[in-house]
Amino acid sequence: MAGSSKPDWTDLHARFQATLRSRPHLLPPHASLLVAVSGGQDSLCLLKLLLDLQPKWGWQLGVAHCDHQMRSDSAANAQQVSDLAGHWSIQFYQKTANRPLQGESAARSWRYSALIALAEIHGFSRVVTGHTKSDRAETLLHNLIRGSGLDGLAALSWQRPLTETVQLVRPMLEIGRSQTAQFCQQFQLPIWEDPTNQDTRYTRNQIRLHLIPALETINPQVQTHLATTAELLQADVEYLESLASHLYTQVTQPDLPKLNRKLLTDAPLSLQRRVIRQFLLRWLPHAPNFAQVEKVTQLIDAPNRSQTDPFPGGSLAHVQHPWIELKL
Ligand SMILES: Nc1ncnc2c1ncn2[C@@H]1O[C@H](COP(=O)(O)OP(=O)(O)OP(=O)(O)O)[C@@H](O)[C@H]1O
Repeated sequence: MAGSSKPDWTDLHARFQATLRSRPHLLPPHASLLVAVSGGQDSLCLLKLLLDLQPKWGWQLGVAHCDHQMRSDSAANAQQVSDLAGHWSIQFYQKTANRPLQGESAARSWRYSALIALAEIHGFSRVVTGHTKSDRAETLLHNLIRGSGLDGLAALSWQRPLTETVQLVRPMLEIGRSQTAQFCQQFQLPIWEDPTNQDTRYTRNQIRLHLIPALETINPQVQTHLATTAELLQADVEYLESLASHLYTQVTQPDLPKLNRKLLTDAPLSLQRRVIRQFLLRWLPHAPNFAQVEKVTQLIDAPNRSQTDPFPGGSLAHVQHPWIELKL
């Protein structure tokens, strides 16, 4: 409307606000938000949405960019994000890896520790990422293919603690990638195209470029359905984990690497596995895999003095009835 200062909200602004209102713990008014911006379409869309809504919600905003030093254009990419933050008068923070990181997984774990460090140093209570409904659908499929079980299918939660004081928040899980692309085009946002996104040597890219389009020929709504499935499973996983945590406290003794199998024997297999997993996570130096959890679960009904093969690092579990003990 000419002469009016009222913002001209698009559908996406309205939709994003509807999400925030229905999930009031995500980004409450006046929260301090460190927005993780890669320079790609999703995080640029996120940043613009937050900037436009900032006067109304009173957030304190900062932008964080992590340069993994993995691509020849990474410094230019970082510079473009820095320029945009400057243009919008938002405080910009950057972390640069000391040397090029090897592989996606190393890059991700370095990035999260960099984001945590920035949030803690500069007093932000939330790190906000641009994960979308499309990422959620792809993560579910990726984990399904890897065989990671129910917990992996409950892909990408809305919020999870990174430390005692910093939360990771993903407020765009109801927005699809085609919508963020359209939004960036509408507002002429300078998207940095990551050339590795087209590289089909990465499973993730194969899923995005080949598998999802193939599934969409069967059902055009597949991304939404997969994301909804992840959402439903999330609640189921939370419920099962809370039951397992309660049982865990009943069958273990604080600070002793043993659990009472007599108290586990009548529990449903699903809870037995979860308790054993929590137990191994507590005591082993590395997260246990499915086979290792299964081996210990089988000890619940095994003859006295049965034992597992050694785990990496040399420890093993054995039965000293009524206990399953870890020899560390
Ligand atoms: N280099 C970066 N600097 C800052 N934030 C980033 C960077 N790369 C990714 N992010 C943040 O993470 C979000 C997800 O990015 P992407 O899907 O590429 O990562 P991913 O490795 O699959 O992440 P995750 O393991 O968290 O799913 C982006 O929308 C952005 O908010």
